[in-house]
Amino acid sequence: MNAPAPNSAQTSLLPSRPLAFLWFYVRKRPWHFGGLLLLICGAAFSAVAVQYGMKLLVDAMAGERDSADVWTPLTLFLGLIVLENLFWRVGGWLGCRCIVASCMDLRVDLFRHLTGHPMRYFNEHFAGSLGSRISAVGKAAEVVYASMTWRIMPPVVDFFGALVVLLTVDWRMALALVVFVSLIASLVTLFGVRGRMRHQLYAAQAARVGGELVDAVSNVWTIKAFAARERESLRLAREIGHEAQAHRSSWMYLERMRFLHDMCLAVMAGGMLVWAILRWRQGLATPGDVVLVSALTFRILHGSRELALALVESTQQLGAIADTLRIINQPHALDDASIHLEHGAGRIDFEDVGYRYPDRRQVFEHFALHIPAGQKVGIVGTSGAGKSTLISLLQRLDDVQSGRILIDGQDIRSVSQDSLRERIAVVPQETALFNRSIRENIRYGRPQASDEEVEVAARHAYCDTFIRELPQGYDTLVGERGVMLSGGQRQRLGIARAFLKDAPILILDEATSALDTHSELEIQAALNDLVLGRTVLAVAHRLSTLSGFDRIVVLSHGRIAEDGPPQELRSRSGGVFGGLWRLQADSFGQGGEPV
Ligand SMILES: Nc1ncnc2c1ncn2[C@@H]1O[C@H](COP(=O)(O)OP(=O)(O)OP(=O)(O)O)[C@@H](O)[C@H]1O
Repeated sequence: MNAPAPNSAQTSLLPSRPLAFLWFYVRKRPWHFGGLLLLICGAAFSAVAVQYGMKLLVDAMAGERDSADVWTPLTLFLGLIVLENLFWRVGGWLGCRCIVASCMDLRVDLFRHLTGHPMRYFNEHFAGSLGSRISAVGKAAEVVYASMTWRIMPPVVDFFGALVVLLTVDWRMALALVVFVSLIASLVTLFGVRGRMRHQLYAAQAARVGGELVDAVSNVWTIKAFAARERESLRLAREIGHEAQAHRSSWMYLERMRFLHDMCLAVMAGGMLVWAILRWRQGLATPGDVVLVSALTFRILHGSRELALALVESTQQLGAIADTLRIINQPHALDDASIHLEHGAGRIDFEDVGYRYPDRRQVFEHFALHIPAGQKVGIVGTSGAGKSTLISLLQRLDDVQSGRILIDGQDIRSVSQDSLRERIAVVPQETALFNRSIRENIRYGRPQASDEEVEVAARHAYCDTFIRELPQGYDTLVGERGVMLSGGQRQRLGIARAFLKDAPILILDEATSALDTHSELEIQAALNDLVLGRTVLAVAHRLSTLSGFDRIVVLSHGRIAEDGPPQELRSRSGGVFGGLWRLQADSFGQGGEPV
């Protein structure tokens, strides 16, 4: 009964090439970026005109001392300086607004895209470093936008402005400038393209070191427990050593380019100055022309160095952006439909399901399980039987490769992932908490819930008392991943979240394991309330927690070995569940009930 699965990979919405990616955000603010372009062009043209103003002033001063009008060129000169600065400042204000906003947007978009990947993506990648990669893209994008605006655009506009001005002095000088700048531009481009791999390698290695650091710091307990500080430092030193090598290679490449450019600048600017002076000696140029030619040539050739450096730096940053886009901006492996899961009572059907993890053996093959709405099912089985996989497939953390999973008759692949997960509450073995207040953590179950509803849920989950004893009560911060609370307290907050979410389907994934008896009793009482009126799938190793359930499903190697009410399975002679039950009861010395 295999329905055609909408399993094709979803195409990425963000452009995958770095320049196209940055352009995407420019197009989101066309007026801002358009205005910025105009202001920068205005400023650069004014800067060239300032040089022309200087020529007029020098020529006026070179004339007859008594009759020369120096005030008009001086006013023009000063006026142009004021205008240029005005353009730069307004450009700075506008650039600040649109560049910062674009870097904010692109990080949020990358985060949104990242969180749309299935869980297996996070297992396969250095999950800890993905967040810092997004921050790094924000910084790199800012460098590229700012370089384009203040270091690449102005010299280009300067060049065309200078060309026009030089044409008024001597067309051959203008031609010489074109030849010089083309030569330098070709050299820079050649260098830029050839150096790209070095910059990309450096970016990848820097991200790798970031990932290693995150991994090591988050495992600091293990490092201490195994007296491994020295080992870990050596390992990090090795990784940082590779990064330093890549960094040096990228940096030295830049230095070589700087040197080459300096040589070109000295020869070309010097040559132009000598040429202008020779023309002045022949009476073909005024002193003002000499000042103009030398000032413009130095400005353009010097600007071309800034341009060259900015281009190389931008190439480096584009390399870093490309590296992150390659990892994060992959198409989502799971389709997301726009249709919402219709509200129903919570019936679950696994139909002929086949599933395997990549490069691993088959976990489920032709697996079928039908759970009527409101039924409470305990899932039992040895380690590796497929219990966790079964519940992650129900939440669609990954897609089945054959067959289908239905909730209230709807294939979970045909509805939006959010609408599916809104209908399922999960209490996992270890409740993950954000380093936010207790109130916010509970409210995660239903963001629109009022403070009162949060507190009612907390009372149902037996956590209101301990919360009120904390220094800031419901406003107490819980520390990273909730480290400032005990395991049992975290678990009760997880249950409070599930109460608040009030979903028709409840998954309990070993929710009472790893707890002391007192905590377990309280949590069991909370769970007994929570399961009322819901369809429940509970994975449990402590079988006593399932004694009040309607049905037990025993999994073995991805197949159902036993299926029936707990009492019936307990009394079945030679049965797996009965055997496990007796084993647990004996190991706790109670004879009858395992605890
Ligand atoms: N992320 C993964 N990548 C590859 N294989 C996996 C992954 N998670 C689980 N497996 C494999 O799938 C099989 C079923 O694992 P699963 O975690 O579902 O078993 P389980 O019954 O929940 O075990 P346990 O009681 O120990 O948690 C095992 O063979 C396991 O090695």
